[in-house]
Amino acid sequence: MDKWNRELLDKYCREYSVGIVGFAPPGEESLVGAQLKGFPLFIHTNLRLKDAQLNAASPILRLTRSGETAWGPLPGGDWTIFQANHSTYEPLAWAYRDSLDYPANKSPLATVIQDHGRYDGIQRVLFGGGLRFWLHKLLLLDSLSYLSHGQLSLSLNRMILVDVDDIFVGEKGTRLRKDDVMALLATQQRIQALVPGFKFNLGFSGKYFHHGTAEENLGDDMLLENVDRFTWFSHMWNHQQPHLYENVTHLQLDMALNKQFAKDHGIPTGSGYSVSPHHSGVYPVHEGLYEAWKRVWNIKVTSTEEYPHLRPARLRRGFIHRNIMVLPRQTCGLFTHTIFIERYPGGREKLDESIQGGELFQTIVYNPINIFMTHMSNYGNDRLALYTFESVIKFIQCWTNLRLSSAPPLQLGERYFQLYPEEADPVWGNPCDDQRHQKIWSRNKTCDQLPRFLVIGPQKTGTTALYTFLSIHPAISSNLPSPDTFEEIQFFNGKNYYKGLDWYMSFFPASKNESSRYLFEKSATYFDGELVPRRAHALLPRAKLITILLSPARRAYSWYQHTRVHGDPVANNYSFHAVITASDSAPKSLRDLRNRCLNPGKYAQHLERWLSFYLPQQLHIIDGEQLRQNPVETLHELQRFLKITPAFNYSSHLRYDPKKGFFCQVTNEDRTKCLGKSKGRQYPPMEDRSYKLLQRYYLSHNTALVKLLKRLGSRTIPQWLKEDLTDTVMT
Ligand SMILES: Nc1ncnc2c1ncn2[C@@H]1O[C@H](COP(=O)(O)OS(=O)(=O)O)[C@@H](OP(=O)(O)O)[C@H]1O
Repeated sequence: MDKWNRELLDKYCREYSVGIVGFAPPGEESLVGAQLKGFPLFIHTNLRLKDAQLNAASPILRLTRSGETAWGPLPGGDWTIFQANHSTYEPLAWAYRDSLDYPANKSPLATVIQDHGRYDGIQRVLFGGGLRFWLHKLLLLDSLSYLSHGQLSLSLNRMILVDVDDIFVGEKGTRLRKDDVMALLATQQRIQALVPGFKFNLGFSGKYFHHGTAEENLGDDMLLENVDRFTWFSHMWNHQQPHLYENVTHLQLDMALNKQFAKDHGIPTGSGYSVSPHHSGVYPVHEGLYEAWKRVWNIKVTSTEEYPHLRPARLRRGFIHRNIMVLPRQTCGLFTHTIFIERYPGGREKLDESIQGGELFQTIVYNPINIFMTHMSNYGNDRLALYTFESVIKFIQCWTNLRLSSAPPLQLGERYFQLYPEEADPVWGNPCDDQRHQKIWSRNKTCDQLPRFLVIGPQKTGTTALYTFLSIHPAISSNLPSPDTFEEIQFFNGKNYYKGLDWYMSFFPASKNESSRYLFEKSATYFDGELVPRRAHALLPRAKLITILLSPARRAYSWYQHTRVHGDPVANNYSFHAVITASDSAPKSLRDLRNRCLNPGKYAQHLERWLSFYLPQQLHIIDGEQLRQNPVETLHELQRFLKITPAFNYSSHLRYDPKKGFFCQVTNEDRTKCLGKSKGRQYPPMEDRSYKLLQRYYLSHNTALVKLLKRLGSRTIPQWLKEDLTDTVMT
């Protein structure tokens, strides 16, 4: 960093009490006793180190707990260590040289050092290497917390639940015997001493009860003898994946069998929690599963690894659908077939690495609420799950100050959404973008049933005319009509989104000659919907977008007239001028109307939001005046953009109707069929003062639009836009 920038940064840090976290990058050249420019601090680079320890007196330690030695070599051979010559420096972590010629009695070397700021007024924590070493990852969290004066601090509370799926399901030879169940109970008791409230959470499929060897069947019995010492949840009766049931009644019947089994065997049925085999039907959502879960089990909470995707695991999140809380579920590295340590991928060393600071350990460090998935087979044979959880919990207690506890799933769900309320709203992704999702998605559903382009509005720009004209095209189809909103589905904005993907797709039934169909959807309110671009992009990332723009002032006036005809009392009580000039102290209903009238016309602002998700090449802007005066040419341009071949010749299908004053569709009898009277309405012209006022109101937005159009490569600026801007300059 050059001197000027460096001084500016230092000044900023001193004035606002902002700390710095630094990393000494490895270099090819080895430095010995080199001074860090401008600091009484010396570094040695490219060292091999071992046996890390922490400075118990350091004020930075919060989540990290000192007192132990992390025995063994630190990963990599290019560590930097620090030697200080000033009281401002205090080591945070040490290690020893990992070299045969290095005397054993030598003092340790500082691998992480704190600068208290006594030298130049800036607090720092410097790391002698990257974050490959697990302990340094913890120290980074603590450094961030310390240097941000506690503002960037994770809570120290961690909740843990361990689900054991497939109870009763396993093949003969992989199931629990009596001694396995005794080990399960003994380990549970030991874990309870470290994690208050801990109980293994058993997910059962009753159909396979007593399907083991004679010895294993006694294991089944022993689980039931100790029914009260565990918590229980329903898996599927026959372990069938719910998305394979097209008929919800069948699904319900199978669920009811498992419930009856539970009642017959004294298994509690009120946990409100269930897990679906292979997470099928939870996400992507199979509505039948949610419905059956509610009816048979009154399920309120479930968990899955699949939302939004299995990997990366750290990005798994939760959502709420039909009042069922879906929580992220974590994998602990054990799968149904990992039952012997010799067969663990990478061997015992790999499992221990995950426990001792690796993936499993970090999962608990980073997630306040952890629901882990294991299977019955992980508790028989080598009992790898017992070893894994007891070890990781002890390791957590040894190296961290985290407070571990456990609670039933319902409580975990409530806590989760208190912590992350913003996650409650789902974001529906495209099942075909994830192979795992496709495997747990109904075979009757296909992504060909999703629209390839969207006409996004805004309202009153001619969207119905465009929709109608597109529907004449033999290769283009729109959605089925909605009973509430007619040709518009209005999915991505408003409440319909919560009805889910199955609901949306029900408007696009699969057709026989799929390949020739360009499915589209037009909902004019999408244009200015705050959440719409994000949601649309999550589901339809490759879709093309069509928008129609015309003078925002004229659009606002048309919208006002439309609202009046639809009987809006406020629009009928106030003139257009009164609406657009309503001040912020006006009654709320009037302000709301004003905003709904004016906001969609801030075109550049809304388009920028779409363009923060979609590429400019995916967006096609239609000039609303051109659509009105020359729809044939407009539609030809649109077909070129959509790359529809062969192009459909609209000239013999659209004709100007002097009576209507608009282009209309030519019927088989060579007559014209025009849009209804609500499109192309008769109303008095806008008052001049209103137009002038709106020109001024939209000036900055229209100027931004010109810039945006130029940036998008548009060679011509629409005439209405020029007029809106020119007149403003003249007045
Ligand atoms: N061919 C044709 N026929 C009828 N109307 C046409 C046509 N082309 C464009 N227009 C203009 O479309 C305006 C209605 O826009 P929308 O269909 O987008 O309105 S809505 O948002 O769906 O209510 C409508 O607005 P008003 O004139 O204010 O009624 C028309 O100006």
